[in-house]
Amino acid sequence: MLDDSAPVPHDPALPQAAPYRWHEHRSVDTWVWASAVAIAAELRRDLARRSRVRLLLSGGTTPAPVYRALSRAPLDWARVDIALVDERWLLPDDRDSNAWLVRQHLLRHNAAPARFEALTAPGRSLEEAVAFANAHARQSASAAVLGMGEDGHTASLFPGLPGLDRVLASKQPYVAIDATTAAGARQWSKRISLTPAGLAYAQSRFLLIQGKAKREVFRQAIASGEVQRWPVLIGMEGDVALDVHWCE
Ligand SMILES: O=C1O[C@H](COP(=O)(O)O)[C@@H](O)[C@H](O)[C@H]1O
Repeated sequence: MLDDSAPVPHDPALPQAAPYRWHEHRSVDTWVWASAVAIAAELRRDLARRSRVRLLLSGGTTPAPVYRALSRAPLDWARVDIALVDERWLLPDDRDSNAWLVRQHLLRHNAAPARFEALTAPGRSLEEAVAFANAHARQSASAAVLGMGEDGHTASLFPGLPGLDRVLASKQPYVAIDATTAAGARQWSKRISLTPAGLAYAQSRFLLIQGKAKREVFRQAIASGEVQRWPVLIGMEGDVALDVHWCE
């Protein structure tokens, strides 16, 4: 895989203090391949020193081409456990579920032997699904791949959610989310989400975003620093820098 992008440490238009690295790519193709190369590098590094490694992935629409590129990475995928950053309350075979996105775009080619932990399953209640997620979550992950909506949400942490302060302060890696009041959650108001406590298990963090609107949202989030208004800021909590890959 080639990485012919020219990452810059920070976008000059953005404040410099936050613990993130801004990688601006000249085309969608370079964004795709550079993001996939960077994630694969984290997995490769950990595979060299551990028997199994863990990867946390977001859903939505944006990361699909990156996951397709990543599926070609020459890694020992049989030793990779893949889990979700968040899930809509949908069964894994629903095309709108985040599990479906991962299965469809990543679990193929070289990555087919990876072990995937869907959060939902037929007959599993929401409480059981959260318990399942938490039972698996307290182990180090090589990388977490985050997305961001134009409302500033990441995972299923939407701005203005009732009880968001409790979720942000939760010691549980995953919680159930009622996003009925969040327009950005669209028809999928019932969800399961990683919390900042869960994200703390990730040794590297990526935020994959595209388009001028999301660039502006990220800029506003950084300028504001208010995590309740801009939950994407959880990506910058703790000691781990957030690698933001952006293209127009
Ligand atoms: O609902 C969700 O949205 C975000 C952002 O998705 P995108 O379609 O704007 O890329 C995603 O990161 C999250 O996993 C998903 O549940």
